[in-house]
Amino acid sequence: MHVVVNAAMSADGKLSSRRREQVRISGEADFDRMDALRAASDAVVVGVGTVLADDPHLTVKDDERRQRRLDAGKSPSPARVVVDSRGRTPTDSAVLDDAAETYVCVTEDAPTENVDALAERATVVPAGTGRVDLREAFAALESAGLESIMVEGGGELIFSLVEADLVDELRVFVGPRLIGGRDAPTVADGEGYVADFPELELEAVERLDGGVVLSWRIESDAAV
Ligand SMILES: NC(=O)C1=CN([C@@H]2O[C@H](COP(=O)(O)OP(=O)(O)OC[C@H]3O[C@@H](n4cnc5c(N)ncnc54)[C@H](OP(=O)(O)O)[C@@H]3O)[C@@H](O)[C@H]2O)C=CC1
Ligand SMILES: Nc1nc(O)c(N)c(N[C@@H]2O[C@H](COP(=O)(O)O)[C@@H](O)[C@H]2O)n1
Repeated sequence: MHVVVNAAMSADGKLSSRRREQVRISGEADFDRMDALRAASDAVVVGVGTVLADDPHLTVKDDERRQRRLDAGKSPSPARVVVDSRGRTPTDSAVLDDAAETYVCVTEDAPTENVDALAERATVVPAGTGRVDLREAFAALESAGLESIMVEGGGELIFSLVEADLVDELRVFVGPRLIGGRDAPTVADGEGYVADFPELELEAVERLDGGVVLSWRIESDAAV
């Protein structure tokens, strides 16, 4: 399995404002780069915080890319995955429509009524208790044939994935605006580190949309 995190942040490192509503940070070219990465992936992953805040669709937007996937015997868009301990994903969410296959990773103690409602529209993957056990969930996704994984956010999920040693690459578009706010989400939220900070190796720098795309490799100790 290969896991790439792709996100867009302001020049001061925020994914969104303190209201946690979707903020357009990328320009046309960066959204197109993101679409190409989606098209090259087997699955696109988000946390339930992002579903509740943004109601994303997570599909490939470009017709030619969708056609190329079809020509290769794939679905037009990759699978969508929501990490959602208690099954809070609303049943009318865009990720649960029939435009692509969807997996919802929940915990074994998620409320039955939520799990049953989700199971009508998605494949439910139970993993762990309390909070989704990401290593167990990603191993289940790999067993389902999902090898090439793109993670779009948000900051809580990204931090946990790095902490679980599941991330191979981090690609961040740094856009030309400031958002500010001590409570605004960043690329890596969660508890944060106080020591043994994960080391990143800079692989590429590209100017785009008045900002820059930074591509980092993360040293990973464990394989799924
Ligand atoms: N600019 C960009 O590129 C992007 C920006 N965003 C922005 O990010 C914000 C949302 O991010 P955020 O609030 O951090 O939410 P996330 O999307 O990261 O979802 C976090 C939630 O996932 C659930 N979860 C389940 N298991 C785990 C686990 N093991 N580790 C971490 N989370 C787990 C938790 O909820 P529970 O316990 O209930 O399961 C948690 O609160 C929005 O403002 C959105 O607009 C999002 C994506 C891209
Ligand atoms: N890469 C990127 N740049 C931004 O400026 C953004 N606001 C986001 N947000 C994420 O984009 C996804 C939207 O998906 P759909 O267009 O609905 O398919 C979703 O993951 C947002 O959180 N990303």
